Amino acid sequence: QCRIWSVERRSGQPASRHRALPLLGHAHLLLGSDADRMKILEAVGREAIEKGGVVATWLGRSFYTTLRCAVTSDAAVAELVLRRCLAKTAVSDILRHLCGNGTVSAPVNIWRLRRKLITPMFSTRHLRNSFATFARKSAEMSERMRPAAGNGVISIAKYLSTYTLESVCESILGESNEKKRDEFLCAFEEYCRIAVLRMSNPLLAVEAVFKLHPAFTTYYRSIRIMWDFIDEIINTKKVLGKNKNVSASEDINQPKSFMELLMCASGARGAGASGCAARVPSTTELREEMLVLALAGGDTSTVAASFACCLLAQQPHVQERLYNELLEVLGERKAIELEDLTKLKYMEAVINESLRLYPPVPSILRKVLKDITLPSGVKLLEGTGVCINVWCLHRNPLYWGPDADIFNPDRFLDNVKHHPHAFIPFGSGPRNCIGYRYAMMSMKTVVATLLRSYRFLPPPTSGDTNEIFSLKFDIMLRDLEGFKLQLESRHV
Ligand code: HEM
Repeated sequence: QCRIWSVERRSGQPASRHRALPLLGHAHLLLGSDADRMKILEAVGREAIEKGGVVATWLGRSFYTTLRCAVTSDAAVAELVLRRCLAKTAVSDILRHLCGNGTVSAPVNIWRLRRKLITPMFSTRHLRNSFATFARKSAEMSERMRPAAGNGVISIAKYLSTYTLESVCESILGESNEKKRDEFLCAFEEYCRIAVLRMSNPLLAVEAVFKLHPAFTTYYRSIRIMWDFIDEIINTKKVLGKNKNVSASEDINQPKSFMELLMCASGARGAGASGCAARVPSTTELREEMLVLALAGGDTSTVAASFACCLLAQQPHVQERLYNELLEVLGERKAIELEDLTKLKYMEAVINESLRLYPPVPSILRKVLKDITLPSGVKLLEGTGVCINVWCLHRNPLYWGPDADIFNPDRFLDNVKHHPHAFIPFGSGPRNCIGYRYAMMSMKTVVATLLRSYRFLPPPTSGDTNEIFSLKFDIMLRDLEGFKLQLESRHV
């Protein structure tokens, strides 16, 4: 214990008042249910606000080292850490079983190359192609939802998850074979379920212990299914690429999935003209990056759009104002066009406010590789993990005022300047979310398409709680109740 306290004295970080157990430290607090984990995230984040921005915790120790973790809800600290600390913590090692050295989990030296490789895929020109997929898939989903309108409570997340994953499969992987896709999606869900178990339980992170767990075989089987699925697409596209003799100018206008864009760097189709990365990615690199994008891009957007729809159901005046904006921009049209998206200013504010109050990634973890002294004099020592508590940062009254917990999209319309790092749902700095424009486009398109045809209503009140959501935190923030609402057709 002495060593731990001396580290705290050296770093100047106040220790968390939450109980630390011998050897385990504060790690035992993470072992409860997903709902308990959310409560702890909030409690420690609020404690950090009270204690000046940073609070010290530790998550176990061995003979040699103590796993220190500084928790912060401060915008200036977040800015510094996200700019200076690009390494991930041991938690992302679990992701490496699936994604290997893919962008999201790679060590810093490999990450730089990988980030460069996938950056061109998120150019404005390529995002236009993705928009076509979003518009078509959201219109299809809206039609599929028709029988649910006026028929009681539904889980909006179930529909949105199909929309998001179908869009990801088509625009990112370029695969529209429904049967194969469903198998991939089942394996994907299995993997996520077990990965969360492993991330939240330090014992299960140890391979030798996990081998004894009943989920061991399913875990590796689902990884295998996903790898085979992606490898088959890669091989098919490689063969097609060799057989196709298209000119570069024809190629430019053809919508391509991200997978094809990455592959066309192989030279078969004029890399320069199509704007692809100049380096030839190997099959392993291709597979890893495709899995990263499916993993990082699927669930996050589903969760974010689900929170936004449920908040609209709870706030009829916001919903009607948004609907009126849609009528103003779209007129008689029901289908959304790309040019509409920039005109939907209130839509942007609603989605931002929803992301502020309910950030799908409520904490960002980084590791300090070289001591950092904060302006307050507090030190982040080499080897310390840093948990940027996005949940509490987004609700910190210092930046958002005394009504920080209230849903008010006008905050993002007023010309009031907020600290640029007080709102970071997509992270920030060199390792921020590469897909944020893709995600915003996807969410705006689907919310606009649904709202054009339906009115969202809250579920009949259950219990006496004032809370809209029962929150849980697994790998992401979610509603325990499954994002329930009711739909009513708009007869227009
Ligand atoms: C609402 C939806 C989304 C949210 C809230 C979100 C949030 C985030 C956050 C907070 C990070 C940074 C993590 C860190 O700093 O350690 C991140 C990273 C990342 N995101 Fe997203 N994301 C979303 C959608 C997407 C989409 C649609 C894609 C791709 C199609 C994507 C791809 C990535 C990738 C590849 C990274 C890793 C970047 C790197 O390490 O360089 N995300 N995301």
